Amino acid sequence: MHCARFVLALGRRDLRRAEKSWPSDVWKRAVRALSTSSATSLQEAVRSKIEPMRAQVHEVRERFGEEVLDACTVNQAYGGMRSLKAMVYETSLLDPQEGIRFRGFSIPECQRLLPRAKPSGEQPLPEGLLWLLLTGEIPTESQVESVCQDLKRRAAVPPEVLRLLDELPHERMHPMTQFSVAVSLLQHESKMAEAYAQGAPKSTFWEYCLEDALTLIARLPAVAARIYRNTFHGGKHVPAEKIEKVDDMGMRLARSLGFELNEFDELMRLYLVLHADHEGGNVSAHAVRLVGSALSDPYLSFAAGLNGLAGPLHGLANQEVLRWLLQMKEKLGNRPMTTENLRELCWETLREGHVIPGFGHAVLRRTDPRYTAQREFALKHLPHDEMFQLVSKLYEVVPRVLEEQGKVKNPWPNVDQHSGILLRYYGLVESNFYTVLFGVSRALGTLSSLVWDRALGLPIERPKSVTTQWIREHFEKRSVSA
Ligand SMILES: CC(=O)SCCNC(=O)CCNC(=O)[C@H](O)C(C)(C)COP(=O)(O)OP(=O)(O)OC[C@H]1O[C@@H](n2cnc3c(N)ncnc32)[C@H](O)[C@@H]1OP(=O)(O)O
Ligand SMILES: O=C([O-])CC(=O)C(=O)O
Repeated sequence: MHCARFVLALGRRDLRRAEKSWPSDVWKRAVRALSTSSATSLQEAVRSKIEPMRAQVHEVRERFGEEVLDACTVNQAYGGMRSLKAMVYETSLLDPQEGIRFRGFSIPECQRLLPRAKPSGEQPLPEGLLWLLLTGEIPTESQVESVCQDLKRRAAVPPEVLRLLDELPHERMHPMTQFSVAVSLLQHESKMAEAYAQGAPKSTFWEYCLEDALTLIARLPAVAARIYRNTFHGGKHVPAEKIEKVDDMGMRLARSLGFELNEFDELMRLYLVLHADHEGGNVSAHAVRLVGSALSDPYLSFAAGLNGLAGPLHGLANQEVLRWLLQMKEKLGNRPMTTENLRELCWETLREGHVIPGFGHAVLRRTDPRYTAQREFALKHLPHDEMFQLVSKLYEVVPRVLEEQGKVKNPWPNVDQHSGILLRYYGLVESNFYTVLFGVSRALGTLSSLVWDRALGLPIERPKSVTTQWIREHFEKRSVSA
């Protein structure tokens, strides 16, 4: 049964190739996660998972509810709660050495296992990742097709929202601000807000949350494209007829932005998959969870996540990276891209008191596998691009500089170091826009997780805070009584 579904999901040729080359643990995990439900829609598949998952959580809480998961030191309380295990988030898990796993699958595994665009796509379809994130199962091709059709059906943005977006002061307003406004403008259609107002029982909130999540995800490519074309192309939009027939989200995003190359469609699919989720503690995911815990609907919650993503230490770093790389090229002038010259310019950034964007991470302690996946794309499609060569050379230089500086816990590059030069190569040169693309992708993970927050009935978040005086008195009292 499982194997038959696997054949369906991968195609016979891929299966044969996979059997020969895959480590057996990957093979076993893949077979275990194959879609076993005969669900023909994502909604049906999620529904079938809810009761078993509620039972699992109940059992875990019964058995281990009073165990200590972690202890919080004073330094952690002051230090952004770094590495404190204090939340549960099901859709992905980050290992400091290995990087992200989406429902247990690493990025290369997702690239192998998730269905691709027909006839010759090489990157996984984001709709397949959405199925995986929401259900924990590797979907079949026909299940992914059902998500593609569902999102396509929901993709049109209400004209009154488009009109309001057209009125924003595009030259002065950052695209991320426009994006956050756009998501808030879409909120008036929230099914979850409506159901709550009509007194729907708590046990059903997840259904409305899923409904909102799918509609919002479906509309984000058109919203992003509206912002892009308004801000950088004088409000000249791609005609709707050109988009209507497009079947998948990655290609719809590419085409709505105004890009026609198949390779760029593939880049968008990869981009949407890579940036989707990074466990629960990062600023955008945590903001979505926190705001959602007040039963704010998915639109309000996701707008909060976007506002966090727009910070330069988080998603905005991709914009900062491209600017920094271009500045570096300008400063180099006619000098060659040698280790010594690049080293000097990196130190200049540090001496000015700035961070080197695209390097370091709060959790990762090795090169981000999302960086590696983008590097592989670049090696295949743009190996001679000058900016790619600069990024490659910096891989040899920056970690050493950061190690010499002696402050950072992780000197290696993160996802944001690589994305800008790929976009720029294909003509998407407006770096102010890059974080909007990140946000379109981040909806897949954070909204999937939000659906599960409601399905599991998680309560309002409300950790206890204390003051510096409280800490002093608490520990002084303790040492006197000891
Ligand atoms: C999608 C993403 O969000 S990925 C991250 C994107 N952000 C960036 O690329 C910005 C550059 N990087 C950074 O600022 C940081 O590495 C972060 C924000 C990602 C992680 O921050 P932290 O967990 O606090 O990092 P860490 O514990 O290593 O920081 C220790 C010190 O090193 C500094 N540091 C960390 N990374 C860098 C860097 N790339 N360049 C220079 N200094 C750095 C920190 O600012 C801190 O200095 P301080 O003690 O004077 O305040
Ligand atoms: O995990 C983090 O803190 C930041 C990050 O890389 C992401 O959210 O993608």
